[in-house]
Amino acid sequence: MSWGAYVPLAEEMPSQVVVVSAHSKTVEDEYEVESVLLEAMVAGHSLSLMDQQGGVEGIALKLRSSIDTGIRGDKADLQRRRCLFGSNTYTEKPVKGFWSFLWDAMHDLMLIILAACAFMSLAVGVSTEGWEEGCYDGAGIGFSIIIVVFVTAISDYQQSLQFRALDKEKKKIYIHVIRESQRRKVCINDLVVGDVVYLSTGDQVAADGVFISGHSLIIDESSMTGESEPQHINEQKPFLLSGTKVQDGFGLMLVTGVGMNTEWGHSMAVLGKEGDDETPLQQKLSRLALLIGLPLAVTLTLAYAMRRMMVQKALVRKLSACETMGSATYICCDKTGTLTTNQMTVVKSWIEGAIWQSNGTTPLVSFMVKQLLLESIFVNTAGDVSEGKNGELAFFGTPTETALLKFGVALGEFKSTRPKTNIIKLEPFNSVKKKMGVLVRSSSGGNLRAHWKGASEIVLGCCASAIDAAGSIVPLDDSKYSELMGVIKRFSDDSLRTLCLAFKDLPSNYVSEGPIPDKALVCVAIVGIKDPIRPGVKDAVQVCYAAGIRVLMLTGDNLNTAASIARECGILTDGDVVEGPEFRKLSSEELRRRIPRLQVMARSSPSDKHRLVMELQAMEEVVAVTGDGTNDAPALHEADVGLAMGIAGTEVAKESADIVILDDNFATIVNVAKFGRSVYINIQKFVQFQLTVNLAALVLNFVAACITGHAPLSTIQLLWINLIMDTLAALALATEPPNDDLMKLPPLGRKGNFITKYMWRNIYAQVFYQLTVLAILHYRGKDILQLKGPKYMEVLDTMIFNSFVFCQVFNEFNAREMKKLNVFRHTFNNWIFVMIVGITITVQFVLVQFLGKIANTAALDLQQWAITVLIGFFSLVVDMAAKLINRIYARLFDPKRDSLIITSFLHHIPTGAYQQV
Ligand SMILES: Nc1ncnc2c1ncn2[C@@H]1O[C@H](COP(=O)(O)OP(=O)(O)OP(=O)(O)O)[C@@H](O)[C@H]1O
Ligand SMILES: [Ca+2]
Repeated sequence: MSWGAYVPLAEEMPSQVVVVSAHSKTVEDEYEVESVLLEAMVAGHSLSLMDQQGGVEGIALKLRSSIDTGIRGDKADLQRRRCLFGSNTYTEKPVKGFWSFLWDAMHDLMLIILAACAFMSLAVGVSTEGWEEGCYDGAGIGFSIIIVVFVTAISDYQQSLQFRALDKEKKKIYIHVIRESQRRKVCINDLVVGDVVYLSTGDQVAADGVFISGHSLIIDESSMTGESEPQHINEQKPFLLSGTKVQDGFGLMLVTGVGMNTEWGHSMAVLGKEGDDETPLQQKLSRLALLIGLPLAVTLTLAYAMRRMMVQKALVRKLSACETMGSATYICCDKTGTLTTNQMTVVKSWIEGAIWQSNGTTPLVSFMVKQLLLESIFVNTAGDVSEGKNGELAFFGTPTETALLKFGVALGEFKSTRPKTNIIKLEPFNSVKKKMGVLVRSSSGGNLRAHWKGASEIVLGCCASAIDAAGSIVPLDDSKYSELMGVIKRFSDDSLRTLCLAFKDLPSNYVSEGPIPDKALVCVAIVGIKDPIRPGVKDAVQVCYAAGIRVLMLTGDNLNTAASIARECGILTDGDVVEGPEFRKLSSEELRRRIPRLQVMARSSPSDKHRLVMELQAMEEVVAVTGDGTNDAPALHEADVGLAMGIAGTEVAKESADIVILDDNFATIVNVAKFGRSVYINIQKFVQFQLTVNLAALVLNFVAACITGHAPLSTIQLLWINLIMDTLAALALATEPPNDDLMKLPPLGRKGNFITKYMWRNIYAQVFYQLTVLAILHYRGKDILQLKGPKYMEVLDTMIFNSFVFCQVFNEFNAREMKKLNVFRHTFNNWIFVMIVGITITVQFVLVQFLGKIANTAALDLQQWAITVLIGFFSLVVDMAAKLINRIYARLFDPKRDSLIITSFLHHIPTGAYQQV
């Protein structure tokens, strides 16, 4: 029944449910059922309530919708529905303001201890020296605390804003609805009560509703009810809950509840879900209070990488995935949609013994075969064609389906085909069976007929005959069979995805019980579908190989098609190709023996993909998996890093993934690996810098205090160096952008040490240099520098302090490159780094020259400044020398030596072991 034709009848109205909107009281604008009642019906799974309302059709009418044509869907209509039944949005938790982050940052144990120190030194200072002179130490410490608290709070606050932005992005999910007889794509937030929604495999059920029609619709309710057994939804069990997922099949649903009026909305209100995810590296390091700035550095680095990755079209759902991706040794990649564009077109076909190419000509086929094909294409499909107001056609469904539909439209009249046939049973496509079938009765009262389509060699294997050049059905004997297998091979060698279409007429006394018959079919056509390779894929694959990351193609497609595309992408070189059925027979040992040579797995099922990932992990590999379909979800979930496609990907795939690739491009995945590596390396850079500062300061003060009873660096100076300079350095080094060289190194895998021998070499060289120079200054400085006057001690200590700080400033440059000599490369690509070095130098200048009382310094003259800066500058030379000596030594003696330097101090932090939180 169409919208316009609907006139509410008074008798139809049940007495207890009349809702009249406050501002529109005309009969026409009324809905005849209350949302409370609909809610109770769905929540209680009450079939009796549903019957009272006249079943799904009755409810649709009362909601001024129709199960055939949907709602009217104009602005006013949508507005009214939202006004009465609510909109499909959820109340969000109130934003945590900056002040609460500030409050949280103050609860750091270390800072509380410092605050106590500040208070005590203030008390002691003031009581012994009076306010004027005695407040500086305490005030200095207090000031340092304030700076650290602010930096921490700002960084946490910014990160929370970023998570909000991500959350918003995550919620941009689109689905198909029928409005005004047209199929339309809308955002799930725009759904209203009364909408008729399409559901297909992998979709999220975005509102509460009731089943209208569909086939083999199976829903995974585990996220809502905790029920792990998938639920079959049909006329007898018609209730669908928001927040659940379509596991298989497809159907139509009438929306009865949206947003906060759904079951999901209620539980959201109770839980107020929040994504608080600390990465394993963070967890490990935060326990390690040795280095104060370290947790901050990790947060900053990850947050920065996350923001930059977003710009490059990768949405990071789990922070830990950044780090892990940096150590990936394998990328298991599905073909369709990742390596290829997923824009499919039928370019070749075999019909009635002839091969047709799509160079403008449509296959000329006999009337009978054409009718058969049209019925097969337009009825045996999960897709749809609809005609817009101006006669333009819109195609819906998976790319494979739409390619076939377009082929069908080119072949002949489509509008008359569908209404004439009556679908009795339908078996939707899935990746395990790799075929789809329907059982139909034509409206002309004919017999039953089964149509099948699917993976060509599988469907052909079910055929007993085929239609020959004369248009007659001939038995599929050995020679005919090998002729058709030859056609499939020819198509797939051209990288085409092949499908076989077949049918079977059933005897007039056939009773439709049990599954749709799929034996002794008649092969009608074989089609070859082109799916062009994405530009840039080949280069990206090469980058992976250069970076020591192996790329495996796991696809549901035919062996030849897969091999041919893999060759074009540069994935298949001289390695092996295996087919799902053969793979399943291999034992674990056999498989592990074969894996190192494996490059392509064809005709794989979801469980094959999953098993391969598990075997790789058992071999200590760090595995990244990419995928778009529901069939990829198990593997995505199992992987160390799961990457789902943002455009072609189903909601189920995205939910199982750690990172969503918004542009579906393989090249973006490689970029993610690059960022992952830079995250890891940036943290290493910071650790190298910080260990140097800490070791040098500690030893300097300790040794000097033991020997002379006088520590050259005062508390405030130590705080400035250890707390503030460190925090700033964390920011400077965390924001180092990745460079292409990162992808020329082998991956870290599971085994790498966090602090490498190169880092220790650099640290030792610097600490040695700094201690030597500062010790000389401390003991012999007075004579060497010919310091005189009553204040010479203060001046000397200030010079030591200033030299020390400048050593760190130059060492911040050293930290940028662990092995290369040129530490200034690309410095100006990172303006934050430059700015922070600038700030550090300025603050140091002000401290020394003007804030002597707080910093316990004496102003230096120009010459003294020059000497101290020069001492700092020499750090660069020392770093270079250490790197050079190392190179010469390595070349002269042992190119493979690797255990000379102590490898772990902070415990080993095995990189790949950071599984998802
Ligand atoms: N709608 C469909 N109906 C019938 N058969 C189909 C349909 N879509 C795909 N096929 C067949 O199933 C095979 C692909 O199966 P599957 O879904 O496992 O792979 P995929 O996810 O599309 O590919 P990849 O794993 O490379 O991303 C195709 O080769 C094709 O022959
Ligand atoms: Ca896929």
